[in-house]
Amino acid sequence: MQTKSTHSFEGAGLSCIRDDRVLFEQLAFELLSGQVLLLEGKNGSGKTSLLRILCGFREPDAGAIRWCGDAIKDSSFYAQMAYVGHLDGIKKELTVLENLKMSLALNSPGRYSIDQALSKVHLSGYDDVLVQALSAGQKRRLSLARLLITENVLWILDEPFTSLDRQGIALIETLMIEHCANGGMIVLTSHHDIALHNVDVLTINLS
Ligand SMILES: Nc1ncnc2c1ncn2[C@@H]1O[C@H](COP(=O)(O)OP(=O)(O)OP(=O)(O)O)[C@@H](O)[C@H]1O
Repeated sequence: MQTKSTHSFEGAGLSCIRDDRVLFEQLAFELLSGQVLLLEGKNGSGKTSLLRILCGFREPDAGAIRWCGDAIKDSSFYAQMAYVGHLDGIKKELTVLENLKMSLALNSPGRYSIDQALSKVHLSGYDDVLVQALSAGQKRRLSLARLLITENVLWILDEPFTSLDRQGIALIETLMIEHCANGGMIVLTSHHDIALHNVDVLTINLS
């Protein structure tokens, strides 16, 4: 597959210990533009812990993470990474539009306008609705709309399909395929099978 930019995201010798319990050790991967890294494993195996380490939110107990060859803290990693975790990261007391405008104010503009992103995630017409009035699936789709309106290369997604119906899952898969085709890369955890046609999906199983 032809990619439009060349970025690399690497982990080497990664270990994580929680309460004297080794969740994983000597873990390594190399992810390039256009690829997806899927983290699998049973409940409690350490998927979220690994994601938080990959985001730079937590230090690994051993090992190193590099963005385009540099340690993430010495690179453009934070400007080019977008994280969507369990808590959607959206403000319940603001409207849909206010939330997206806030994201845009904090980041460089991305591929889509707010209107285009709302249309993509099937939330057109919800601009003035308070987030607290949205369903769980709609909140999740709004959190993913933020990925579309801001500039980023690497999406790090913790269980992105949670609360989504079949149509919502297919929609997010389409957005992920499009992101990879445009030279993006994605790290995600998922308990669902994912269908990402023509995308190179690497897998780490922590079980
Ligand atoms: N802040 C913390 N302090 C101590 N232990 C923790 C902490 N967060 C997680 N753990 C432990 O680390 C282990 C892995 O947790 P983690 O959330 O990474 O697993 P997971 O694979 O994402 O699980 P799930 O599929 O249930 O979401 C668990 O045993 C958990 O109890």
